[in-house]
Amino acid sequence: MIPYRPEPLTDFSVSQNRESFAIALAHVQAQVGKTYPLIIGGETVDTGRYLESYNPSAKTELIGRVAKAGKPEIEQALCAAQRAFASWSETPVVDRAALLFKTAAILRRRKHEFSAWMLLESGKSRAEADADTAEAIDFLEYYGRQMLDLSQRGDAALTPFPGEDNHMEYIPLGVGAIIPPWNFPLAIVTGMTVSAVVAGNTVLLKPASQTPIIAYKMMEALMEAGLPAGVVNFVPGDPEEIGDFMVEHPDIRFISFTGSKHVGLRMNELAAKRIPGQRWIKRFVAEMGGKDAIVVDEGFDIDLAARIIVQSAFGFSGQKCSACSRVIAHASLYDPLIERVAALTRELKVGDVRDEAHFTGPVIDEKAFAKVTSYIDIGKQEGRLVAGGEASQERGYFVQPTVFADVAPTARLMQEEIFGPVVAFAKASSFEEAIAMANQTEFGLTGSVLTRDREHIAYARRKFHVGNLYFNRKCTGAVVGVHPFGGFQMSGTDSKAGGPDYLLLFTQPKAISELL
Ligand SMILES: NC(=O)c1ccc[n+]([C@@H]2O[C@H](COP(=O)([O-])OP(=O)(O)OC[C@H]3O[C@@H](n4cnc5c(N)ncnc54)[C@H](O)[C@@H]3O)[C@@H](O)[C@H]2O)c1
Ligand SMILES: N[C@@H](CCC=O)C(=O)O
Repeated sequence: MIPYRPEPLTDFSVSQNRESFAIALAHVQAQVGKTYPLIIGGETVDTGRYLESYNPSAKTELIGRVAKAGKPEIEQALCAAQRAFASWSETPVVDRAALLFKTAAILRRRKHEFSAWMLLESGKSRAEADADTAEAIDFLEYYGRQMLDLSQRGDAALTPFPGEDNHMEYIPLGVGAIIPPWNFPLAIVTGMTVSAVVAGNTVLLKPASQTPIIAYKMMEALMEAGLPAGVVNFVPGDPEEIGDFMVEHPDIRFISFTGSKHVGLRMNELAAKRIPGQRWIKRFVAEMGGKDAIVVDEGFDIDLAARIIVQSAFGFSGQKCSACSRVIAHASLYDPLIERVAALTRELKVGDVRDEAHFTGPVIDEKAFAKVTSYIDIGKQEGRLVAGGEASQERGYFVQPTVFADVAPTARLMQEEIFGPVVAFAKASSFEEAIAMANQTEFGLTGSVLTRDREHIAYARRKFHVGNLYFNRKCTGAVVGVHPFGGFQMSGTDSKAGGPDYLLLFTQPKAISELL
């Protein structure tokens, strides 16, 4: 077994790579508009009711339709998952890990094809989609190896005791619900699904309604790699119709959720309630929103800081839980920094991501467009607009990257997750004040500190309360196995996706002792 190494990203400055991508995009473009079934117990199911998925860059272009699961299909899927659990939970760990390695090989071979689906269905640029596919491959390679390690870890940790043969095994939990967001439509869907599955669980996967086709493509890859029937049951549907039903169901043993604070908190409450017939306390794993800050210290290079901010705030139109939505800058460089960020922001080209010139694509849908533009209106009251501010949904859901200055740390723009290309600036008179302002949020996901002062680095390491703290780099782009990812406070349940403890969340340790 070769050690885990993150998948390299594609260099799109190489013309051959651009050509290969163009071929994949043409291939995918020729397949849009198809209808996809549910997959329950390895069988396809067409319910005759469909979710439609449209291209956010060109809102009338249908990417595909997926069958909608209702409560009867959720019941069927639960039965299929329970049946499959009996054998999958006892399948040797090496075989479970092999399923992940084979799936990784399939994704790697068809990398540009998966990325092209994301470009069309989620509005990711080539580079963002490529990073998403690479991360999906990383999750498969990493969790496969992590499970092999975990299967040895229990015994190795025990203290030998004379006259006894002692073991500790990490056994699976049961049937889980996997509820991912749309913004990493391949990486997060894959990571959340296979982490639970490699640990021996079986699952119901309800993909986000905005990106069900790419989730179906992942299912195809898993099936091609030999996924046994019933181990992953693909049940897209309307969250209002089946969401509570899945979460409250007494046969669900755990819920793995990634999404907004609002939905996560509600789910947490529902999951905590014991339902008649339920024989366990449900495990709830949640990765939620962020209100991530970059702190810029006195004396830091202004141009470099501005580039880091623009990349962190506007990559994928700011639709990352890790995106920078607050900048807290030292008073000594506050004005020139804003000027430089505004200038770089105005250079960004916004439009349909099929055109390589467009760094910034659309926001995901009409609801997101309405939300982001309403925050731009709020920003005009709470701060000074210095770049962007315009938006159009004539063809796709396009919002100009937008910068506000002079926003109070307690303002809505500084407190609420916008999840779009909007960044707000506040001024601090000292480094300590800047860190205090950065912590002035209910979230605690990512944060960056740009400073050359070693004492300030040490101070921020102690005081800046975020799950992912970065120095002198952007606050997005965690790499699986390198930067285990997940936040504190209202950003989730303190779990770390792509980290060495993550699989423990989907297992229960069993201690076994035999008197010799
Ligand atoms: N911390 C992280 O690692 C991380 C990663 C990606 C995204 N996010 C967060 O996700 C959010 C964006 O994603 P989103 O818009 O898809 O979030 P969302 O909360 O609207 O939806 C997330 C998932 O929950 C489902 N859902 C919604 N209501 C439900 C209900 N009542 N019952 C069951 N399921 C329900 C959705 O269909 C989707 O599958 C942002 O807040 C972002 O910060 C966090
Ligand atoms: N892991 C990603 C963010 C995932 C949430 O949207 C990053 O580090 O940028």
